Amino acid sequence: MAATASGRQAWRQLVRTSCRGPATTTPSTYSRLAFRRLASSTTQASPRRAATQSSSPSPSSFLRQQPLAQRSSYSSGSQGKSTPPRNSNNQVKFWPFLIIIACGSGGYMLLVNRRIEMPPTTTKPPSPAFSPTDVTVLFVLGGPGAGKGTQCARLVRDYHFTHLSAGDLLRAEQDRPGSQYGQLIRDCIKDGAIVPMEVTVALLENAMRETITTSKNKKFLIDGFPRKMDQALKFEEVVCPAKLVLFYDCPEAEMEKRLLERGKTSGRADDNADSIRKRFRTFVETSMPVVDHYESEDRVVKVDATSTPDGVYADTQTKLKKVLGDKF
Ligand SMILES: Nc1ncnc2c1ncn2[C@@H]1O[C@H](COP(=O)(O)OP(=O)(O)O)[C@@H](O)[C@H]1O
Ligand SMILES: O=c1ccn([C@@H]2O[C@H](COP(=O)(O)OP(=O)(O)O)[C@@H](O)[C@H]2O)c(=O)[nH]1
Repeated sequence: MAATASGRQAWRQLVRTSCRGPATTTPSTYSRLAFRRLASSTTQASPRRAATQSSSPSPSSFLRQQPLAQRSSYSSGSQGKSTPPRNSNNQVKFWPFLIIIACGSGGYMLLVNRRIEMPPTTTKPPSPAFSPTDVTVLFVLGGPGAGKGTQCARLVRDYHFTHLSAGDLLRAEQDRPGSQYGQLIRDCIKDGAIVPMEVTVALLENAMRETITTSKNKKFLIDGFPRKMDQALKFEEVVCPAKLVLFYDCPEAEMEKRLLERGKTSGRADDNADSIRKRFRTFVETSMPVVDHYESEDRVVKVDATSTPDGVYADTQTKLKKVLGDKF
């Protein structure tokens, strides 16, 4: 019997020490230490103060002090023969944790099951603002100075397109008083970088909407756009799928010559040798993949841009008629 009792006691002590404190601090040594500290305290805290402190603990200190009180009462009860109270809380204290774990697991399973039962949420992709059966969009691409603007002017004259140059729209936004994108656009243009697509796509959509409302014209040449894959995908997803891409192919040396010439009168911040070099790099690295993408979808009409403006235009007309018919 004695052996069983001391075994139980050893087990409880093991549980207590492993959960709450260093193994060397047994209940009796702990209370002895506490007593010595109290007795030899240089600050001479009055017993009354000590009592007050221990009688009104904070919630956390209450939790910390409770075992100490128990330990003290174990040892003081029978001079070293520490007999824990029969109604020990040590066993009971595990129950709240078990209940919490059980409730938590049950709730989790409930949620998982409900989720499985729920129908999958289908998010429909947004439909474009304009239908391609109603509105015609031709993207006009080519390196800087390839002659996109020059050819667009002729197509507008002969085929009643509305010409929307992404670069012109960005420059207008940059100069608009109060624009929050002014500085961003200015920096991008000077560095030959691409302005974040949200800005350009919004400017284009607004311009298209305004044109359709005011002039009822629904044929658009979108010049110098898309210059990056994200722009291409976004525009076709939310604004309007393009009918085709008109691509003006021109060697860098020719484009550089044209841009430096244009720079003499254009007043553009990017028609200078430094910006031109950066624009060429952006074109090769970022914009050509867009042309390749549309080429893989067989949507590109490629025109050699090295001859005279009229020569290039004649070629443009011939090729467009082949794809779109005589009255495109
Ligand atoms: N086929 C061409 N031959 C010679 N110069 C051209 C030709 N097409 C355009 N240009 C000139 O080259 C410059 C760039 O043309 P532009 O149409 O503004 O190019 P982009 O719009 O592609 O930047 C302009 O000064 C323009 O007059
Ligand atoms: O979709 C576009 C079109 C233009 N740009 C910026 O505008 C500049 C000028 O473009 P634009 O088409 O006017 O000139 P290009 O380089 O074709 O002569 C580019 O270098 C870019 O910095 C841009 O960020 N996104």
